[in-house]
Amino acid sequence: MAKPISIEVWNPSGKYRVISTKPMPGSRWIRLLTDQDCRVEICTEKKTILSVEDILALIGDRCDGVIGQLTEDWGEVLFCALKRAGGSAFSNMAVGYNNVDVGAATKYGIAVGNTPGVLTETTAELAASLSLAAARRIVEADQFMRAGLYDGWLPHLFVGNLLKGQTVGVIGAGRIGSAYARMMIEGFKMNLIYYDLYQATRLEKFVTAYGQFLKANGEQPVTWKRAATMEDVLREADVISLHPVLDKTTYHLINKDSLAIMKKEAILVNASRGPVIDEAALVEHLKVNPMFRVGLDVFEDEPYMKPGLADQKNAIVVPHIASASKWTREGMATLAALNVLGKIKGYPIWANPNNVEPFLDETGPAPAACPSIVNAKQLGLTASKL
Ligand SMILES: NC(=O)c1ccc[n+]([C@@H]2O[C@H](COP(=O)([O-])OP(=O)(O)OC[C@H]3O[C@@H](n4cnc5c(N)ncnc54)[C@H](O)[C@@H]3O)[C@@H](O)[C@H]2O)c1
Ligand SMILES: O=C(O)[C@H](O)CO
Repeated sequence: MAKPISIEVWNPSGKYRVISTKPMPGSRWIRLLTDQDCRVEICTEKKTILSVEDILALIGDRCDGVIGQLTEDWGEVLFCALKRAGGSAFSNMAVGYNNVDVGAATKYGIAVGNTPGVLTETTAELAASLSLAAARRIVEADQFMRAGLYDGWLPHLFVGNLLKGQTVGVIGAGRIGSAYARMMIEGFKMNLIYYDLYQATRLEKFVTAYGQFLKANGEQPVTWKRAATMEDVLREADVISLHPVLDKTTYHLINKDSLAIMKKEAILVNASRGPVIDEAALVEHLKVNPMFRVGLDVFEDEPYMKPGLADQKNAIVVPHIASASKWTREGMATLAALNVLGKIKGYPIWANPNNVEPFLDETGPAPAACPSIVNAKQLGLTASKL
């Protein structure tokens, strides 16, 4: 018999049964659900990553909607079980949804929500932090101090890269990639080269205007270039940050061959998804190119790192914390809960998932809409006129 799963229950007499596979930050998301007649069950199991069997046990015989996490495998088995239990809504508490088989959800008529926008700046700030930490060798220097090795200033001690006037390369100039680019350009006066399937018009206009501002103030203007190929970015940029979605076009986008065309002293940052980089090839590259540095928030086989990565001084590694600011994580929980609530209540789909601010305003009621449903079109769900 399956082991019982520990849960915390809010509003036990609520009409709609909504499950969250993890406790989530803040309490507004719980209030938004319980105020609308939902019984909220939060899984409090100590295990970090729930298995499909664990989630099946949580769904049980009756469940209207589930808020899940990017570590879970949301495929045919779970969507079939959710449908059988009378459910119609699922939301990842994440913008990325490569852990979700959207086709399977659609087949069972289940809406799939995600949480765009609220994590854009927070994630970009972490990518910028990794870029700076790598450029100025901050983690190595910190370890050196703590080891008691500092015995006085030296001309060669932890010499790194000056960012000003260098070129920042962005692969995937969507919401987060563009926010990161703006930070590096405005903050450090770097020039931009980017590669995306689509033109990042707003970003281009920003760099042009900022360049004109600098020129008018007697400074060297910053410039931008949209690269025809990703390889052009890899060849030209001094700092490269990866921000595409993970799909079959971006799996191992950075591999042995692409690493080989990057500058020997380049900095590579990844706060998108681990499998965008062939991590074993990266470890080999780091070993033979000591001045090449990486800042990684995500890993190919999370929570594990490929053998040898942790031994590399030229790698900075953090545990998938790019969206980890209080405001963002509470906002992600709110958006995920409202996606599920909105579908259960039959609300329309918010017309602009890039502008989710009205859902995050704690002073007023949340709009009666689902903030972001990725398979809305396939399910024929109507858009909000709000
Ligand atoms: N590390 C974290 O904690 C964290 C936090 C938030 C988001 N993410 C990841 O970042 C991703 C991007 O988020 P976003 O909100 O900026 O999404 P977005 O959709 O706004 O941007 C993704 C961009 O990637 C581009 N793209 C797609 N395929 C490409 C390809 N083959 N080559 C180049 N560009 C390509 C798209 O055109 C789009 O502009 C998410 O899907 C998620 O996986 C990670
Ligand atoms: O996709 C996402 O949202 C992140 O990986 C977690 O914030």
